[in-house]
Amino acid sequence: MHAAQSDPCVLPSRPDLNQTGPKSQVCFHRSVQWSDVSISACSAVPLVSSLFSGATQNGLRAFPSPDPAPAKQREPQPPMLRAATVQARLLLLSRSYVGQAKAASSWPLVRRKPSRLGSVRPFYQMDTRGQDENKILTARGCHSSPESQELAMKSCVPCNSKDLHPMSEDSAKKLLEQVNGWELITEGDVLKLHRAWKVKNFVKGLEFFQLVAAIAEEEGHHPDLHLVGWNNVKIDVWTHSVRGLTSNDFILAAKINDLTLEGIIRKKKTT
Ligand SMILES: C[C@H](O)[C@H](O)[C@H]1CNC2=NC(N)=NC(=O)C2=N1
Repeated sequence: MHAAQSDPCVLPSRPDLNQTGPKSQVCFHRSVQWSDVSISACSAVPLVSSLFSGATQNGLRAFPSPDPAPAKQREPQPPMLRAATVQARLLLLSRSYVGQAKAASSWPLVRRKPSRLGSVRPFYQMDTRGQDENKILTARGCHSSPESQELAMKSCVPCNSKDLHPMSEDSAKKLLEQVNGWELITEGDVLKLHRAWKVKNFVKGLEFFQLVAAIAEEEGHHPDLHLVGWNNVKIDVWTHSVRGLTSNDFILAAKINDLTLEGIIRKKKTT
C-alpha cells in the first residue's frame, strides 16, 4: 500500500485499543479455504513457533491442519525428510503471509485473547517498540494538551451505573478543549459530541468504523457511526442511558482522536 505523504499527526494505521497497551490482541483473521487453515495475521513469531510445536495459539491451529497424528503412532521420519517437511511448511507459511499482507487491509478485525506468548504487535503495525506513540504525537505537537492525552488513557464506566448523570453544557464546553476537532451539537433535547472526516473511499470508511468499533467494544461505550455519500464519515457520541453527555463520551472521543489513520483519511487539499 503506497504510504501517502504523512500528516505529522497521523501514524501508520493500527487499531488503537489503549495507550497503555492492548488488553486484548486485535488481529486480522480469515479461514483460508485452499489450506483449510484459520490464520491470525497478528505476528509471524507465535505462529512460526507454534508451527514447530504443533500447539494451538489463541484457539487457532498452526497449519497445515488437521491435527498431526499423536507422536507415538507416527513413524520416525528420516532427518532429510524431516528437514524437507519443515522447509515445505515454512514456504507455505511465508507464501500465506505475503498473501495476507496484501489482503490484510480488507480483512475484518477480530478480537483475540492476548496470545499465551505475551502480547505481540500485529505484523502490520509500524514498529515503534520502545517508543510511545503518545510521545511521538506530543513531540509533533499533535496533542492539544497533556489533558487530552490523559483523557485518552482513561477507561469508560458502565453506562448503567447509578452515578452517571448528564453534564451541563458549560461543563461540556470546558471538556471540549481536550478533544481536538469535536463540536457540541444538540439533537432533540440531547447534547452530543460530533465530528466529521473525509475518508479516501467507502471501504476505508468501513475500515475506520472497524477501528472505532474495537475501541467501543473495549470500553463498552458506543458511538453513532454514519458513512454518507460514500466518503463522508460522521460520528456522534453521547450516553444513551442518561440522554446526554458524560465523561465516557469525552474519553471515547479522545481515544478516537488517538487512532492512527494514515491511508484512511483523505489528505486535506493544501490551498
Ligand atoms: C449495559 C451497557 O453498559 C449498555 O448497554 C451500554 C452499551 N453502550 C453504550 N453506549 C453509549 N453511547 N451509551 C449507552 O448508554 C451505552 N450503554
